Amino acid sequence: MARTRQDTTRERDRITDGDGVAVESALIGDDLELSYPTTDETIVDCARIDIPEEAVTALVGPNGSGKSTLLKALSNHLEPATGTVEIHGEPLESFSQKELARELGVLSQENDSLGSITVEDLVYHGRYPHRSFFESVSDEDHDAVERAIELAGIDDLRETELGQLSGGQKQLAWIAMVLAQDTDVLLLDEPTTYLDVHHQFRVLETIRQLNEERGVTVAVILHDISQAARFADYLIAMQDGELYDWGPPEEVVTEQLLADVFGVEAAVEYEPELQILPKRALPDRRT
Ligand SMILES: Nc1ncnc2c1ncn2[C@@H]1O[C@H](COP(=O)(O)OP(=O)(O)OP(=O)(O)O)[C@@H](O)[C@H]1O
Repeated sequence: MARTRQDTTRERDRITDGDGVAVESALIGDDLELSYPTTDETIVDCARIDIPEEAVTALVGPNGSGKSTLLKALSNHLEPATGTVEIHGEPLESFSQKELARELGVLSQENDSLGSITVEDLVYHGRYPHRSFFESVSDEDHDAVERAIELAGIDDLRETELGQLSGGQKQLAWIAMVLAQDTDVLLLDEPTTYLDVHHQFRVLETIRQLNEERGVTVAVILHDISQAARFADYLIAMQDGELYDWGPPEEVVTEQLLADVFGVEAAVEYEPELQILPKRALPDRRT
């Protein structure tokens, strides 16, 4: 059984800001129990999860703690064994696929390489998943695709087929596809995986910009807890398929969390200044 900071009185609490005020949620998972069809094992079990509206929330936790599984349920890619997910107060199942694609931009870790499709085709397809690649492109379609390609920093790759891209370039193309959808909610599973330092920064900066300029709600899985703590407005920490804690980073990142969740036994072993990215190069919510 996972050790958890939650007690029974806290289990159904809403996520609160630094002043203890409950924040509005874009997505709510209620009484979720998640498993995969291939096994009866419960992978995620959580009484309540909130993704705060118009904020950036990072899901953190060790490998195998259930972050991707939870994100799959929030994005309607995994049907919960029990419980419900609501987006803006409406259950996910009340939306058609087409309607959901207008609400949610999803970057998953299960992207097929679609070998012979070009980057531009992929990004256009993300914006209009129900249209053929070969339908005529309106000015509006064209602008959204152009903007996404530029934001992801892959301007010179637009004619390249996905099968000819490196792992990082492919990841950027998928990110561009998600950004082109112009949705109000983004669910991103490890967007910085495979990316070099420059592109990690570009992607995080773009996410922050979308949040600040357009009020986009973001839930993003990040593996580096110090990066997540500096970048996100809220953290949701997972451990063994359960929520360990949630709230502003300064409340969540404690010695106890580092010990319980990440197995770091003493604060002295945790080096917050030891980062892959230079500190000044990170989009920091606190500046
Ligand atoms: N398709 C699947 N079928 C069965 N079990 C799965 C499947 N995908 C994941 N799991 C199991 O669910 C558990 C949680 O996996 P999940 O991918 O949600 O963790 P995670 O926190 O995202 O991990 P990571 O940081 O390594 O990506 C793991 O024990 C894994 O073996």
